[in-house]
Amino acid sequence: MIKIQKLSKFYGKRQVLNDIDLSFEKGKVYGIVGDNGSGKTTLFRCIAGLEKYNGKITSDLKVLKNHIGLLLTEPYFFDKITAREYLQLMCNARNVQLEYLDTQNIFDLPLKQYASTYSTGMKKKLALTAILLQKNECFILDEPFNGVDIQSNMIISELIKKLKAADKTIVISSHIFSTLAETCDEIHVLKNGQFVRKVLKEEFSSLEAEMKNFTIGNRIDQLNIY
Ligand SMILES: Nc1ncnc2c1ncn2[C@@H]1O[C@H](COP(=O)(O)OP(=O)(O)OP(=O)(O)O)[C@@H](O)[C@H]1O
Repeated sequence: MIKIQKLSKFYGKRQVLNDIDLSFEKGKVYGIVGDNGSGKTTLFRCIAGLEKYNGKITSDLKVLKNHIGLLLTEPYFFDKITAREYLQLMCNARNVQLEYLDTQNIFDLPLKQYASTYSTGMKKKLALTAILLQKNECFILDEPFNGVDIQSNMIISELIKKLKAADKTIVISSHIFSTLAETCDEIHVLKNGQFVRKVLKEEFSSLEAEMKNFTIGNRIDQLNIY
């Protein structure tokens, strides 16, 4: 379980997260939605221990950041490191043996290629493979479905279900509602650095309809081109 209490984050004088309280339990999948710039990535970086913040993030794990697999929207890789070497490094960092990589390469990535020369989607799949092989307890996936091909999206959806069944804690952000509706137990709406709404599975379809109505309104008609 991860418990966030009164979490605030400033970049300079600008407050990005404002007094957030939220808990993530084992065996559940949480969706985080919010406009661009609402603070999703910042929240994830705070939980993963990559940012300083005010407030408390606690868990039943001894050192939380050692059990979190964070998938960033645009993973970065150093030059001249092959994908195989990267996976090895990531596993070494967690003291995990990497014995069956050739069968565990579920996205069929070219492991001899330098990771920095991978395409955007390949980079995401490599970073995801790494945090899976690390056998983390918590998975924080920032837009995992974005930029990867249809087949990989199917694999990622199934992976999330498997992680849930294995009692892991999973937090996902996405701008694609259908992917969240398929995988999440609950969705939390972040607005201007605060959680303004919690939506349970049975209410997902009404949330989508409401958001569509509210967001689209008569904007398209205002274009007045068709
Ligand atoms: N390193 C930084 N320095 C200053 N401001 C930052 C920094 N990182 C993020 N911000 C600001 O914090 C706010 C929240 O950004 P964040 O990336 O968390 O949003 P997001 O909800 O993940 O957006 P998106 O949906 O576009 O990925 C934005 O206004 C952004 O400009």
